[in-house]
Amino acid sequence: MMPTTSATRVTLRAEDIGKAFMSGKVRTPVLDGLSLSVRAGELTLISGPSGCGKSTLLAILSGLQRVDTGRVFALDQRLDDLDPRALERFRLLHTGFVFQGFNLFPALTAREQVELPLHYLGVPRREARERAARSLEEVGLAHRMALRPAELSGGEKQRVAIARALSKEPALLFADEPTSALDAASGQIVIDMLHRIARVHGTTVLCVSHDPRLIGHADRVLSMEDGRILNDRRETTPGVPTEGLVP
Ligand SMILES: Nc1ncnc2c1ncn2[C@@H]1O[C@H](COP(=O)(O)OP(=O)(O)OP(=O)(O)O)[C@@H](O)[C@H]1O
Repeated sequence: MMPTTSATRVTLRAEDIGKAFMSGKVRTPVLDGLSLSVRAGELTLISGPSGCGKSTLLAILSGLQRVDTGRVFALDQRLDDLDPRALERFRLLHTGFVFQGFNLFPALTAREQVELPLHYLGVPRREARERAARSLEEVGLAHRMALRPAELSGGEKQRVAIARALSKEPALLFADEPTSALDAASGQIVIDMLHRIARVHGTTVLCVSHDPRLIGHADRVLSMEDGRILNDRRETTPGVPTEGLVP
C-alpha cells in the first residue's frame, strides 16, 4: 500500500518506463525499464554523467514528454494516458519548473516575472501582486523586486525563477541543472533554498544535476547511468532550518 502521511507520501511514480529517440532510422534508447518513487517534503536529486537520461526522466515525470512504454503517475493521476490538454492543465495547476538558463523575460521586472504565471492561473491582479511579493521575500529578494534580469546576478536570477515557481504553490517542483550556470556560493544558496522549500511547504522537489557538489544537500540521491538507476541512497546531513528561506 502507498504511504499517505504528508512526510512520506509518494507523489511521483514511474513503473517500468522506456523511452527512445529516433534520428532518421537510428533509434537511441535513453530509458530502459526504469522504475522509481519520489516522496513529498523531500529534495530528491538525480545525479549521473552527461547523456545518461536525467533530463529525459525529469521531462517524463513532469508531463513534458511521453513515455514509449510503462506508466507514470503524479499526485495519483496517471499521466501517460492523459490527452494533451489535460496534461497541460495538470502542469499549469500542479507543477513548477526551474531551469539552468533561468528563462526570464528581459523586459519584465522580478515582480512581473513572478506575477505572470499567476495571471495565467486566473489569480486577480492585486492578489497576484501580493503573492509575487511574498514569494520574492521568501527567496530573499524583497529589495530587488523592481529590477530587470540585466540588473541581477546569476544567483539572483535563479532565485527569481524559484520565486516564480513557488508563487503558484505547486505540489511538484522540478529543477533541471539549476546550479550549473552559477558559481559555487550562489549554487549552494539555490540548492539549499530548494531543500528548504521541500521542508517548509511539503513540496516534492525533484532536481537533476551532474554537479557532485549538490549531493550532500539533498535528502535522497538517485544515481543514474545509461538510462537506469544504479543506486538509491538517503543522505544523513543535519536538517535544514525551516524557519525562513532567506539564507
Ligand atoms: N529530443 C531528442 N531527440 C533526440 N535525442 C535526444 C533528445 N533528447 C535527448 N536525446 C538524447 O538522449 C540522451 C539522454 O539525454 P538527456 O538530456 O536526458 O541526458 P542528461 O543525463 O540529462 O544529460 P546532460 O547532463 O548532458 O543534460 C542523449 O544521448 C541525448 O542526445
